[in-house]
Parts: sequence; C-alpha cells; structure tokens
Amino acid sequence: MHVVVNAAMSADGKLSTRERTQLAISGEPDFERVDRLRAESDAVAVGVGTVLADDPSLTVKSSSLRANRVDAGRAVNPARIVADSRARTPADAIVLDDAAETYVLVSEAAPVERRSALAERGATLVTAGEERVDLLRAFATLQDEGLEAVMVEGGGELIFSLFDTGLVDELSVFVGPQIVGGREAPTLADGEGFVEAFPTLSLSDVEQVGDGVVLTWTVDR
Ligand SMILES: NC(=O)C1=CN([C@@H]2O[C@H](COP(=O)(O)OP(=O)(O)OC[C@H]3O[C@@H](n4cnc5c(N)ncnc54)[C@H](OP(=O)(O)O)[C@@H]3O)[C@@H](O)[C@H]2O)C=CC1
Ligand SMILES: Nc1nc(O)c(N)c(N[C@@H]2O[C@H](COP(=O)(O)O)[C@@H](O)[C@H]2O)n1
Repeated sequence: MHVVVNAAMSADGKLSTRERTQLAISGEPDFERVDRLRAESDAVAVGVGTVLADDPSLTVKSSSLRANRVDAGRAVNPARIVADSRARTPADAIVLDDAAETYVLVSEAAPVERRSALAERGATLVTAGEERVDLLRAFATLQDEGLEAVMVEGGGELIFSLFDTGLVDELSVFVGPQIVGGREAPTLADGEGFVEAFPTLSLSDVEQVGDGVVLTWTVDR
C-alpha cells in the first residue's frame, strides 16, 4: 500500500479555524491538483472529525478524470474511508451516498445500533482496535480488499496517528497566503505530538500553485 497525505494549510500551519468549520485555504488551481490526486487513488481517507465538520463528498469533480477512470476499468470514484471509532458518522453524511464505496473503520467500542445504521446506508465496516481504530490493522484489511493507492485528506488528528504508526509514504501540502492563528485551531498534525523519534521527510518538489506553494516530501524510513 502507498499512503499519500495531502492537505491545505495556512502560512501558520492551520487546517481551519478554531471554530473547526471548513475553510477555503487553497483555490481553483489547487483544487484541480487535488482532483487529479483523488482520480489516481484507489481510496480517499478522512477522520470522522472532518466528516462532522465539512460533510465532504471526497469524489472526483472533473468529468473527464472520472471518464478516464472508467475507461481504465476502475470505479468512477475512488472508495472513501472514514476513521470513526464509535461509528459517529451521521446516517445522512454525503460520504454514505452511492457515488462511491465507503469503508468506515470502527473499534470494538462502536455501539451496535450505530454500526447497523451505517451498514444500512451501504457502508462496509472494518473493525480494528478496542477503544480507538487500530490503523495498522485496519489499513492491512483495506489492502487485502485491494486498496493500494490511498490518499489521506485529514484532518490533523488522523494525520498525526498515521505518522505515528509509520503508515505515511508521502506528504504534499498546499501552503496558502493567510494567517489563521488560534491555539485550538487544527494543524497539519495534532494528536499527542512527538517529543522524540520525529518522523523526518525528504523534500522532493516545490511548486508555486496560484497564490500559494505546494511542498511535496517523501517520508524517510
Ligand atoms: N485544510 C485541509 O486540507 C483540511 C482541513 N480539515 C479540517 O480539519 C478539521 C477536522 O480535523 P480533526 O478535528 O483533526 O479531525 P479528523 O478528521 O482528523 O478526525 C479525527 C477523529 O478521527 C477519529 N479516529 C479514529 N481512529 C483514529 C486514530 N487512530 N487516530 C486519530 N483519530 C482517529 C477520532 O474520533 P473517534 O475517537 O470518535 O474515532 C478523531 O477524533 C476540520 O476543521 C476540517 O475542516 C480537514 C481535512 C483537510
Ligand atoms: N485541498 C483543500 N483545500 C482546502 O482549502 C480545503 N479546505 C480542503 N479540504 C478538504 O477537502 C474536503 C472537501 O471535499 P469535497 O469537495 O466535499 O469533495 C474537505 O473535507 C477536506 O478534506 N482541501
């Protein structure tokens, strides 16, 4: 499996505001780049915090990119993955529509009625971990399901955990020209934070995109 994290952050490293509502950091040229990345992926992953905050669709927006996928014998959209220990994804969340297959990663602690509600909406549930999703085990199951190229869009809690478990191969970040501030505002990597054994990165590309810059790194092993 190859895991790419892609996100957009302000110049001060924030993914959104302290109110945790969706913030347009990048513009059209970056959305097109993100759309291409999605189109190349077998699946697009987010944490349930992003589902609750943004209600994203995580689908490919360009009709020609969708057509290319179908011509190549792939599903019209990549699958969607939500890390959601307690199955809090609302039954009417857009990620549960029929535009793509959706995997919800849950823990043993997910209430039965919540699991049933998601299964009724067509989600495939992957159970791994007692209280919180065990990402290593869950991603191994996803790989067994044939998902090789996985793009992770956020948010900061999920991104930190993926670095913590050593699952990330590549990181690309659009850095936009604004300061958001706020000690409670989500950053690219939140969680508990590292105090030692920091994951290190090797810069592979720098590209100006619109009024920002996209930095691409590979993760050192
Ligand atoms: N600018 C950008 O590119 C992006 C911005 N965002 C923004 O980020 C914010 C949401 O980010 P954030 O609040 O960090 O939420 P996340 O999307 O990272 O979701 C975090 C939640 O995922 C669940 N989860 C399940 N298993 C794990 C695990 N092993 N490790 C970590 N989390 C796990 C947890 O909930 P539980 O314990 O219930 O399972 C956790 O609270 C929003 O404001 C959104 O707008 C989001 C994506 C991209
Ligand atoms: N690339 C990018 N730039 C921003 O400024 C953003 N706020 C985000 N957010 C991510 O995009 C998701 C929305 O996807 P849909 O348009 O609904 O398909 C959102 O949930 C974040 O993951 N990304």
